[in-house]
Amino acid sequence: MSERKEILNIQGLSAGWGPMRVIHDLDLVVYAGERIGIVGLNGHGKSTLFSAIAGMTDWQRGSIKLNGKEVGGTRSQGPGRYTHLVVRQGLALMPQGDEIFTGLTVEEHLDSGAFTPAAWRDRKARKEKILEIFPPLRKLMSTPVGRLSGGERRMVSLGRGLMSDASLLLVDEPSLGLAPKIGKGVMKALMEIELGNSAMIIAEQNMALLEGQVDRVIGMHVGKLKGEASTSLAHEMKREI
Ligand SMILES: Nc1ncnc2c1ncn2[C@@H]1O[C@H](COP(=O)(O)OP(=O)(O)OP(=O)(O)O)[C@@H](O)[C@H]1O
Repeated sequence: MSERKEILNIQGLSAGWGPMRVIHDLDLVVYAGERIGIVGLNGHGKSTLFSAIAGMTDWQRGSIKLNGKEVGGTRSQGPGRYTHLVVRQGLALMPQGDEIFTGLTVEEHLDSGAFTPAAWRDRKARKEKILEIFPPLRKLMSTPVGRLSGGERRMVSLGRGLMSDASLLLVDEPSLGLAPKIGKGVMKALMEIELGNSAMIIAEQNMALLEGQVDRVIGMHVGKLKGEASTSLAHEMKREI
């Protein structure tokens, strides 16, 4: 049997903002083809973990290997200084909320995500794939994103992340602020994406949205990963509580 390819390997990661330590000595390994949920309450460090992987925290120490290359190490030289290198190594971060440019149309937005030469050459086919994942965007391609509903904006924001040829997709609370039905629809679309040789980590506060959908659910509590379960086991555990 061939070995599973390691996309992300984090060992002994601590990271934080200013003097505050948010992530505490955290280990995590993610393999190609895996879809992982990180569940934790507000303020327990899910977004900070994503920022640390992207090299955007104020400081960090420990090892973060992305596709076998060290992108972590001790960093105190300023957040974002190495982020372009992490992105080049295969990261796409889809941040919490809608970090979008209200003046651009939906199509311009999607194009902006195809920033590598390979993704740009392939952008037509990539856009078609995204329209299959998020069909409501098809008739909105020429509409400025400032005019879209919250759910549509979220689709644009996630779609832009999917336009790059990233191998690690970090999706931060994709359902946040959306009506429950719309949030569930967005989540369903994320579950249906063919990962191939890439991997996806979804941070969520709402366990119910991940249950039975992802390969593993990991709990996050005060900056540490606590317990790990296949989603069926997580379901059993929840029933017993
Ligand atoms: N950019 C930042 N600058 C300074 N402090 C931050 C920043 N981002 C997060 N924090 C702080 O780090 C701690 C962990 O927050 P974080 O956003 O990582 O948690 P979370 O689990 O993602 O919660 P949420 O669901 O609210 O995003 C909090 O005390 C928060 O105030």
